[in-house]
Amino acid sequence: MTTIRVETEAPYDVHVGRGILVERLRETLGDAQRLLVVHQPAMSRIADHLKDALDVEVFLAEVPDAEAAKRIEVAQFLWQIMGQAEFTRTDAVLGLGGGAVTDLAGFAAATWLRGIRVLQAPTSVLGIVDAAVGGKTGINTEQGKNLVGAFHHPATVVADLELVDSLPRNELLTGFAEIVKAGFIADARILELLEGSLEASTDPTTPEFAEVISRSIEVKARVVANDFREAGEREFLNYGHTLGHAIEHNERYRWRHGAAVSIGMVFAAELSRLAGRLPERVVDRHREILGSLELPMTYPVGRWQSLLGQMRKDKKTRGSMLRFVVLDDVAKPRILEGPDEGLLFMAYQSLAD
Ligand SMILES: NC(=O)c1ccc[n+]([C@@H]2O[C@H](COP(=O)([O-])OP(=O)(O)OC[C@H]3O[C@@H](n4cnc5c(N)ncnc54)[C@H](O)[C@@H]3O)[C@@H](O)[C@H]2O)c1
Ligand SMILES: O=C(O)C(=O)C[C@@H](O)[C@H](O)[C@H](O)COP(=O)(O)O
Ligand SMILES: [Zn+2]
Repeated sequence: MTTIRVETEAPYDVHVGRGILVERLRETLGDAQRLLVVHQPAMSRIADHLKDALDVEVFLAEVPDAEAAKRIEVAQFLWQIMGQAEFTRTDAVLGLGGGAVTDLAGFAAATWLRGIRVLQAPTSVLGIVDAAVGGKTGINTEQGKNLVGAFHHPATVVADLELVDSLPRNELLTGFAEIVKAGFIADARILELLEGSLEASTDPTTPEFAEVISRSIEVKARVVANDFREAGEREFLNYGHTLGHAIEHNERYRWRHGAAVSIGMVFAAELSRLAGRLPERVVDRHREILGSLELPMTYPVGRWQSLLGQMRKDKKTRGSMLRFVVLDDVAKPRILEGPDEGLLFMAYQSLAD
């Protein structure tokens, strides 16, 4: 088992290993009497097992799959269960599933009684390396992605790789978009591993996979420890997300987050190049790595105006000034403020298929 400590004002551990779920949850639950297990349909067998395996009263909440879970109606369903079961401030919530569930469970915990503990058990690659770590929780609204939420530290993160065995290959690969992001913004070794041994790096049984996972968690842990509430460097974790979130909204949340972020990173890299910051070879490197992971990198030109409108709702926007995470080089992220609309459109045109 590997353990990575997240040194925030309320420090916690991220455990990654096989067969570790029950023991690690027990360790963290302490004096909790009740636990709400929020899970995706794919995790119903494991959720059932937790009912017998844990020494607390377990309430199960199966929620709709993927982004359909990140809605106010589903949060309300969770509040209702906690209200009926009289959850107190010593009780806890567990997010068991991909990033959509860890975001929702975290949000329910952050808002119930103004904040009870959340334990996160991510079961997708994306959830393990990114969503379950760092305490950003939230849901979507009609107007956009993650527009409502709270910062709320998890009490622990337990990534049991036995649960990841059932993750379909295409879901595993979309999770790699956030690993590539961690590589480009902070850790060139991740990119080298993907370039040098893609097959091994994406095979959950290998040391290469273990290394890209733990390096990505370490990037996230370092950044959120320095800037939990996103007053500065945490914005760099949003590389590729300004356009990515707009695409997710445009696709009515039927796309996977990682797929949209992949296109968003190519856009951000092209914007960095056009702004005179990033050498062309680093932009090419984006396309080579994301292409090798079978991630999308193109989008229809005709959608520009609606995407631009959507990007204005991004949380990095200040007043009417759009702000983008760009790169000066690998591991040298910067914020580009208020770029000219012509420049943005040129970057977008390079995504045409
Ligand atoms: N809070 C954060 O910091 C943060 C960071 C990155 C992403 N996110 C959010 O995370 C979400 C994306 O996460 P995701 O890609 O995990 O999507 P997801 O939660 O929708 O999971 C993707 C699919 O994989 C299935 N799945 C998950 N684990 C499985 C398993 N072990 N076996 C079989 N099927 C399994 C799910 O049921 C779903 O169908 C987005 O909503 C995104 O906004 C949040
Ligand atoms: O943890 C962060 O900070 C991130 O930006 C990580 C992103 O990968 C993640 O998708 C996050 O949910 C985006 O947050 P948002 O603030 O842009 O909604
Ligand atoms: Zn993301």
